[in-house]
Amino acid sequence: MGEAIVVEDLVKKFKDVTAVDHVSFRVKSGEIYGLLGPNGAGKTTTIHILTTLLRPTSGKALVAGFDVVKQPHEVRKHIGIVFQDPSLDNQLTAYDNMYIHGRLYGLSGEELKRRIYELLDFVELKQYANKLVRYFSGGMRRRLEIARSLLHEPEILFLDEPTIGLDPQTRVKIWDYIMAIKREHGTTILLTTHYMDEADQLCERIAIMDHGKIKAEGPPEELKSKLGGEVIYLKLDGYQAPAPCIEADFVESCKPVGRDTIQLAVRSASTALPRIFELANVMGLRIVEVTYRRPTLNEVFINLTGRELRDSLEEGGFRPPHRRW
Ligand SMILES: Nc1ncnc2c1ncn2[C@@H]1O[C@H](COP(=O)(O)OP(=O)(O)OP(=O)(O)O)[C@@H](O)[C@H]1O
Repeated sequence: MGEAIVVEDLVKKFKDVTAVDHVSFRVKSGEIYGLLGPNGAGKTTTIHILTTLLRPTSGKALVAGFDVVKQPHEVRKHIGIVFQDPSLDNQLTAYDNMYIHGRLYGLSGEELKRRIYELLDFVELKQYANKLVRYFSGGMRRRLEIARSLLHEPEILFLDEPTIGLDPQTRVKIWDYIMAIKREHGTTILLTTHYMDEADQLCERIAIMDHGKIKAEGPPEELKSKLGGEVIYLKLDGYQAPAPCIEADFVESCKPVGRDTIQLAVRSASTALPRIFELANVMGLRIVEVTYRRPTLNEVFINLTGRELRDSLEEGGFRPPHRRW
């Protein structure tokens, strides 16, 4: 299987901010690959470099075999993009939004008309073809943008936060379309997301990004299983730095989380807990709360960064003005 995207040691600096910090990854043809991380992790900047909207400070990226800096026109012919911010013309109908995009890509006549209706049908918007986009809900707009991005049958599709701001039902529908695009057309899909469930459900492999760096990469199941069978959280009373860690042969990893909690990865929580209580007792730790569960990608993120992905979302980041091409 060939490689659709090759990223090697990519760096993007904005004055004193390093948005993308020596990032390398490879996406196989026909794969759904996700960049998962909180706001400001560098996901959008990476996608903007790969779609030729931004020039990297250093490093190299090939998309469909073409260099994003030296061959931007070739790259653009082979890709489709759905941006995080809507880029539809509200004053036009769904059909006309598609039509203009198709003309820009050199499609015309009956062929263009057939593709437009086929794709509107695919995203279940055929009956709204002649309605003005300004009356569309957020979910309908996103579906239309996905349909539009597929008009010229791109080999590689870039989706920047494809379900951001959508209700749970619409999100699941968008996931179905994304899986169908891969299944029916063999399209390679690179998406960014800060939703763990999205990365988990959709992506065959993910890269976890934080502060411009890739912290871990692999299939979601593999990343979770590296943590062991279950993770235990112990909330401690009177916790003082340095964080106390419980070390034993049955503890696969032990990390502080936030101000007063430690996270332990174990094979089985029910067999480990009595022994953990004994060890905590010997160490003089007072446990005030215990929770445990099977690892999710949130646990993987905590293990890598010591913070919750959810909390990290609050940190926010500078959002550059919306750009089109
Ligand atoms: N044009 C710019 N000028 C200055 N700083 C920028 C610019 N674009 C991005 N940044 C900074 O680069 C870092 C990465 O931002 P980026 O938008 O790539 O993150 P992200 O993971 O995609 O998050 P989000 O989903 O919120 O866009 C942030 O610190 C951001 O403030």
